[in-house]
Amino acid sequence: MLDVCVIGASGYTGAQLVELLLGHSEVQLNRVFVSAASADAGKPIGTLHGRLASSRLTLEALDEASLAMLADTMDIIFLATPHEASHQWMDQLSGGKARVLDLSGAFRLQDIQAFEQYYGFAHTSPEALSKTVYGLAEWYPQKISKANVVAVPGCYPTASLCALKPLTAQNLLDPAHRPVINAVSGVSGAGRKAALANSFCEVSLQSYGVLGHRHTPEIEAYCGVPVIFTPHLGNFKRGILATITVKLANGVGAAMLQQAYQQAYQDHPLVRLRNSWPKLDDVVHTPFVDLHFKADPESGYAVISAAIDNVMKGAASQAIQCLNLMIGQPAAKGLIPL
Ligand SMILES: NC(=O)C1=CN([C@@H]2O[C@H](COP(=O)(O)OP(=O)(O)OC[C@H]3O[C@@H](n4cnc5c(N)ncnc54)[C@H](OP(=O)(O)O)[C@@H]3O)[C@@H](O)[C@H]2O)C=CC1
Ligand SMILES: CC(=O)N[C@@H](CCC(=O)OP(=O)(O)O)C(=O)O
Repeated sequence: MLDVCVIGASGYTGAQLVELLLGHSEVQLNRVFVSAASADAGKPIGTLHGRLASSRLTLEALDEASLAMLADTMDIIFLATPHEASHQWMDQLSGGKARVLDLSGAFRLQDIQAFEQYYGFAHTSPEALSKTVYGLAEWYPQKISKANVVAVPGCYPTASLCALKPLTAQNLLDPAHRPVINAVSGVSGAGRKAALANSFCEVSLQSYGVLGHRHTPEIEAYCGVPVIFTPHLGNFKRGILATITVKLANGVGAAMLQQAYQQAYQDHPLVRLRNSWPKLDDVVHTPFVDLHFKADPESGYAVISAAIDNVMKGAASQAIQCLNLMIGQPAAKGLIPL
């Protein structure tokens, strides 16, 4: 059994990770952390997240002095913390025997200038960054299996990349036209802390981050083409629906699309090629990506739709896929019956 811990366990993605790890046969989870100043330190995790009410885990305050101890004693450390905290702690956490999976955006962009532009602070951990692997589980399994540090992708990039990569990997898109991604996310994507803009009476379907969201460079970096990405906040708790319009390269039609998606995902049970347009109810609280697409022979455009649960495939269940790859288990272990 591997010793694992979760830092940031009181948040939405952290608590989801705890739930998945408690049901995973290859690991033991005995320690869960919040920040040193947290008002939740000392509380049983089940008092914050009722679904974990039968767990005996208590949230511990993590002081900086304990980082090196965790790095030396744990096999795997999960960071479900704000970008700034992950950035600040990665050097120490990745300096011992532990392998680290970070759910934040702190180590996803290798371009540190783009990082500073989109995240608003300078990246000062080039060494940890250089050994980080991007954890898009279906696309980089070999690299993930050997990684000491994994940057688990963001929620919108997961939906967008799973939809786009079968096409960009085979050069099926017209390079003169950027893919246009419109995506709607539930409010849990903004995290658990209270904020006026995310409160019940304030949320009304609306775009945000237009032409400047930090997930734009992340999507571009890992599909290799520039995109137009527009996120929207919807008045529901969980899930992302991304609708993507692309211009196909000359001569590419429905049959080639079908072949590209089948080839990409035939050995990946968590990506489901659906016969109808995906809907959130089918994926919420699951580790699946549902995809559907249609090509228009007249215009040469195609529309692809992807649905995921932002807290699961967009964060925690994708982190479990990466864990499985790192420990030589099937990627879907602990997520679906195998
Ligand atoms: N929600 C989502 O759908 C997704 C989120 N992510 C990313 O995952 C990470 C976690 O997100 P999410 O679970 O939504 O966030 P939450 O706000 O729900 O939880 C954040 C957690 O981190 C702890 N924390 C906050 N500040 C610090 C700090 N300075 N040091 C240590 N711990 C701290 C919080 O507890 P406390 O403040 O009490 O210490 C809490 O446990 C973020 O980087 C987010 O961007 C990625 C993909 C999807
Ligand atoms: C609805 C909402 O606010 N969503 C978040 C994205 C959450 C996520 O996956 O992204 P990171 O891990 O990159 O933070 C946002 O747009 O900032």
